[in-house]
Amino acid sequence: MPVSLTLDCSGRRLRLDRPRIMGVLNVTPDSFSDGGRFLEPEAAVAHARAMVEAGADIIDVGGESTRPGSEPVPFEEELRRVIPVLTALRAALPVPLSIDTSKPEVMRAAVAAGAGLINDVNGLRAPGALAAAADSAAAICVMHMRGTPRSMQREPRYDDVLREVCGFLAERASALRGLGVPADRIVLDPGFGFGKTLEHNVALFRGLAELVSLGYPVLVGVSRKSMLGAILGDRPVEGRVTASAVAAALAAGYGARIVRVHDVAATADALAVQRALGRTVGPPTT
Ligand SMILES: Nc1nc2ncc(COP(=O)(O)OP(=O)(O)O)nc2c(=O)[nH]1
Repeated sequence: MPVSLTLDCSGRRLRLDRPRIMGVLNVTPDSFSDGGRFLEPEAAVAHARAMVEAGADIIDVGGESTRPGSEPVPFEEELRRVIPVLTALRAALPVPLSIDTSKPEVMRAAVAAGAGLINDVNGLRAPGALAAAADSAAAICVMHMRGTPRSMQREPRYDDVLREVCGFLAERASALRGLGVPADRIVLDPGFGFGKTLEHNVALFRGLAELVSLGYPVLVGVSRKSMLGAILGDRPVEGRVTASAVAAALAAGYGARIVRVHDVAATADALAVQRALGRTVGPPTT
């Protein structure tokens, strides 16, 4: 099935004729790489504006860290963090907004506050999440995670990680389509670092073309993650900017249509070079 040329974000259409940049805006005290920096709405809006000016095509607002070992945040607290920021961003910025949440209550409130994309790292597995996403007009990014953030990195095992992740995502896409969600609202994400060893992450990354072949836009989020630190010989988070930009360009070369990143300017440069010099991936055909 050909990949859709645009993503319908609650009526606002994001063109996918070239790889797009999703800028990460964590309004949390404890995100693994930027926790606490953008908790106040004013700081969050300023950072989002800077990311858009640097080339971000969509801003992903998250109110709950999903780093390995993290504890869930009550939905009331998550709402308190994200709704004021979404409301301010909707008034201030011209780009679609994404809500990074697994809770149906937060999905519904965030879409009402202006989010045009629901980004669920839990693959819509929470009770009510599939219905909440399908009932909205928002685009939906479904991500694969093995287990929960609290325990997912404790010896994750697969018989064939690529086949199992693609199978899960294909089933989720089919479930959404069965509820009447059109293809141009669905994005798939293999979930790098979410219940995967370095070897699993490498196999998934090198196998991205197989996920792309399912026919839905693929989102890749490896920005600043420990897999990059491991490749660089246990490099700390602050030293992973170049690696994150390179990985974004490589993902685009495998056919990813959205890259979720913290360092937007570096990524924009890397994607520009990839477009100019990299192997061209067949353009979307619809
Ligand atoms: N679709 C998608 N969403 C994601 N949300 C959070 C993180 C984790 O990164 P970050 O938000 O920077 O950290 P934390 O979860 O600690 O806030 N990674 C992904 C990802 O790979 N794909």
